[in-house]
Amino acid sequence: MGKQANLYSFPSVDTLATALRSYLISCQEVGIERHGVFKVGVSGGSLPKTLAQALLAPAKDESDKVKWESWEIFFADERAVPLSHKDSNYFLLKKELLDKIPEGTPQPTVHTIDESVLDDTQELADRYEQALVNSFAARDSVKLPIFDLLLLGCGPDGHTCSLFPGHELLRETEAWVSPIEDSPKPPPRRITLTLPVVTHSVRLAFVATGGGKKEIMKDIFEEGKGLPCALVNEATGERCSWFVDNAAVEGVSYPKRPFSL
Ligand SMILES: O=C1O[C@H](COP(=O)(O)O)[C@@H](O)[C@H](O)[C@H]1O
Repeated sequence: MGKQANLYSFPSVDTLATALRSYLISCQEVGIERHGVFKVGVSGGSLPKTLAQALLAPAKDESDKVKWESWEIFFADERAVPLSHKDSNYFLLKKELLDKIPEGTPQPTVHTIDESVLDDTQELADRYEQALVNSFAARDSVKLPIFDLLLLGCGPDGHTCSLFPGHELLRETEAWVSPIEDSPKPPPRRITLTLPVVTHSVRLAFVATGGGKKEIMKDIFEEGKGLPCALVNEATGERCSWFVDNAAVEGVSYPKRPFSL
């Protein structure tokens, strides 16, 4: 039980966002304490909107402040499209969150893909991996980059990042970042953090909301079925926390915990 992923369920997205804010601030402080920065990997999809709701809310007090200047943001996955394209995860995060950080506030560092190599997804992945090497390995000499936090989404098929059910990429053990040319969800050409990188993160938070997720949540939490989200749960246990609304876990028989830090 103690080793299992934490499932936190909230009556509304508003209450979820408030709890997520506390969790993020706690992860931020641990990261800054550990190495002076907060290294976080962010997903696209429905996540950036809820993330923005959590982070753009006014701080309750000094201890609740988002220290944007210490945030180093990477993408858990990205689509091989220009950064100004509506399908770009960067574009989405910028629109929902980054553009709304109040003027005059120190800005986070954001690591985007290299748009000059969009035609070659292997090169795109290699260059993003190099950005990770520059940021993590040069400092820590680590075999894998260890994020302070990964913020993940859960697709209705159980995918996370661009790691899809049954895809050969789930068996990747060497690369930190891999290309994918046949994503079942459009657009097909993408790059993604690999499973070993995902599961080595200090902490991981999934955000899943809405009744459209309840069937896949049952599969993930009751049966696993080798789904990418379930593989992450199994590999990370209590380092992994799910922030969901009640609609997303209606009928899911898995112990929900009261949220606490
Ligand atoms: O394609 C993607 O989908 C997943 C899940 O998206 P959601 O809209 O169901 O939350 C997302 O986490 C990933 O970053 C994105 O590229």
